[in-house]
Amino acid sequence: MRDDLLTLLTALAAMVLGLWAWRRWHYRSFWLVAGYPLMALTVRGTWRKVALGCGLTKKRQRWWFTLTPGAVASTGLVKVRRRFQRIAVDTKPWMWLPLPTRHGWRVTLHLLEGQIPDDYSQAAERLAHSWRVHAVRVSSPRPGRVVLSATMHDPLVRIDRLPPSDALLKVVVGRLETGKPWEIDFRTVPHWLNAGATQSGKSNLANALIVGLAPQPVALVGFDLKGGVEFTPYAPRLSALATTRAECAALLDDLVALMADRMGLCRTAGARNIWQLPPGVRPMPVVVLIDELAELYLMADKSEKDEIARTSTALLRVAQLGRAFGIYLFCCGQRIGSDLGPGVTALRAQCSGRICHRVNDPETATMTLGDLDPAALVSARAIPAETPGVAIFAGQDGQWYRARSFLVTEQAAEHAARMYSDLTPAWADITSYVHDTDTDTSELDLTELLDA
Ligand SMILES: Nc1ncnc2c1ncn2[C@@H]1O[C@H](COP(=O)(O)OP(=O)(O)OP(=O)(O)O)[C@@H](O)[C@H]1O
Repeated sequence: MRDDLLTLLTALAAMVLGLWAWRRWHYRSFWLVAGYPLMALTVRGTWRKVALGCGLTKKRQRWWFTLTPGAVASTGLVKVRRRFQRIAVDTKPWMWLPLPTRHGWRVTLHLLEGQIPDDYSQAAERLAHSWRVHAVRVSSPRPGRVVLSATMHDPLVRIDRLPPSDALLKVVVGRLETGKPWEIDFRTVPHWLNAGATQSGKSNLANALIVGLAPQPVALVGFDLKGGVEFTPYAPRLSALATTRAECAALLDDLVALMADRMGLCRTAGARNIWQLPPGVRPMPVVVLIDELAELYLMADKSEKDEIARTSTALLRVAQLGRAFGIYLFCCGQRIGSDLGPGVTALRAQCSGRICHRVNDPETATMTLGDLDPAALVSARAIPAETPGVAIFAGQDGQWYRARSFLVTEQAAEHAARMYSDLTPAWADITSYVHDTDTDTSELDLTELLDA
């Protein structure tokens, strides 16, 4: 008898150890074979209770039949007096079978009458706690349906690298929590705001962009309002670098003139943007990286007012018109609040790409993520300091995602800048049309080029 018990205990211990080792060494197969079926049963089995607890049920009149009148029936406490009678019962939304995903599961629900997806977004945290999962995200692929996507653990604690993108002006900078690549594609979303507290991972993201764009036929321009400490090491791959406000103002004037020149070029060729020009004529795209955006707007005394107004207007013009003429902005800053003036608010409206790292104040999160789902703001404020590089990212599709950039050290970015320094176009060459300024000259050059 004792031997049997010992054998049973040993077998149990070996099984637990085996399961632990399986989970530890090959989590994906463990999840699909053992974890997911158990989880699917639990989710289906507990849905009525969970929906009731999270306020997602509706009272509906139903005919109710029971053999034991007086017994407690239905989900609520409904006393049935007769065997067959009409009573109000709590109805749960119809749930399909949960399907496994890379980091958890997802399930489609049919909304009950009067419900909207926002009701589920507001209950997302309660749902996550009820099912003991890391997070539940809500999306609505079509009217009347919501999809709950649950992640068992934070998938961004450790992320694997992905191959770089081959497409022009597109850089894979990290991974989304769905496991998909986090892409910054300037041709789809031309201007970006990248906000975050100190040590949240903003510069790391800028490094990732430098490494991704360095091998591409693109001119890179740096505005480093930290006195040049961030971007000077990347100077070999930068066509121009401004480190003071005065230099920034001059460089912005150049960019506005360049834009006007490209406008003339497109007008002459009957094109709406530089991408409609033939490849031989098309000017090189320019990506402008700005570090510490707030410094451009901070006023120590009234004497700076005019300079700030000039800089702010020029930057806004670049943001408004740059897209068609191949000039793209990537603005980083710790604070992008409305207290910096109306220039920042107007610039923000032009930047449809938003990235919000960990922030200290709710206003920066609100300013950066704007009118996105309130859950995005909650998520941005919940980013822990132990995971630098994690950010809330809003792209072209209007959806928001949690994402984490790949770690790209300053050394890696410096190395890329040196390695591809021969691809750096001289600023004088890029702006050569500007300095000729004569429209006739541009027309002449264009006709010659088109003929060629
Ligand atoms: N994606 C990431 N994965 C791992 N570590 C990261 C990641 N991003 C940043 N870090 C680390 O976090 C630290 C801070 O990063 P970073 O310098 O990019 O922050 P920052 O927001 O630019 O800070 P500051 O405003 O002070 O310059 C660095 O030591 C960096 O190595």
